[in-house]
Amino acid sequence: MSDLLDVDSRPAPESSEDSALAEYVAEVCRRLSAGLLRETGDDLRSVVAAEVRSVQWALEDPAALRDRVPVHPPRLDHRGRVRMFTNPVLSQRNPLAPPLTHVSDGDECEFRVTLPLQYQGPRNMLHGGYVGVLLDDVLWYAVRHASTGISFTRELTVTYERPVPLFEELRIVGRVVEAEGRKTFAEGEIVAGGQVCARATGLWIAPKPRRDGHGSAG
Ligand SMILES: CCCCC/C=C\C/C=C\C/C=C\C/C=C\CCCC(=O)SCCNC(=O)CCNC(=O)[C@H](O)C(C)(C)COP(=O)(O)OP(=O)(O)OC[C@H]1O[C@@H](n2cnc3c(N)ncnc32)[C@H](O)[C@@H]1OP(=O)(O)O
Repeated sequence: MSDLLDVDSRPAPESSEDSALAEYVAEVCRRLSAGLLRETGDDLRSVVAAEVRSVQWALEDPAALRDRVPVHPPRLDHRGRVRMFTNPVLSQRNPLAPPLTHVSDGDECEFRVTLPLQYQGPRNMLHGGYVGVLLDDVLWYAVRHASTGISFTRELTVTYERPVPLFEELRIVGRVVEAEGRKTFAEGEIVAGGQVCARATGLWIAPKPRRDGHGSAG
């Protein structure tokens, strides 16, 4: 969906099968994480054994993942090095990432996700720090889409209006409010069941241009 990910069009020195394997193992790690928090005793042992078998199966039979197309195949940077998409919110091969579906870019940027147990703070509710992570990421994408360079989060204010639920689909939305020189102001919200649960406003600043005329990030 996002052309932010298309950092280079040259072929990556990793086969499509390798990328698919990495994304598959990340998926197994996520299931394992949920299992570790959910199960005890014999059920825990069964979950661990089943997921270990899943990884063994994929390693022993290269054809096993034949039908999987990697969501984020690796890209190369301008020096020809692999540029891995590691984002802890969106990356398919980072087990820390849920990962979210990137629904739209443009005037409004939107992610969707249903979060499992490993993101729990209070019972059945999303941890407040992760509420901030989601909003930071979606607002950053809105800012990135509206500007030519890379900006960094300088300020983020989160208002927790009601608990953000686990186990149901969330809409995470961000938009730019105002741009002024190196500064871009953005706002957004997390919506569950049609209700706004949390809002954020923030400021993103593009680093000062370096003396050689290039920005210091991106
Ligand atoms: C994160 C980008 C990585 C690169 C990505 C590359 C490729 C993209 C591909 C995939 C990307 C995938 C994922 C990325 C997704 C999400 C990332 C989420 C975003 C983050 O997670 S990012 C990490 C956390 N973030 C930081 O780690 C920043 C640490 N920080 C700094 O690095 C500096 O802080 C900096 C550089 C931000 C600014 O430094 P600076 O020295 O240039 O700033 P300075 O003080 O000069 O202020 C400039 C003007 O802003 C005014 N100003 C200041 N504060 C204000 C306020 N509160 N209200 C109103 N105005 C204010 C001043 O008054 C002045 O205004 P004026 O110019 O008019 O005088």
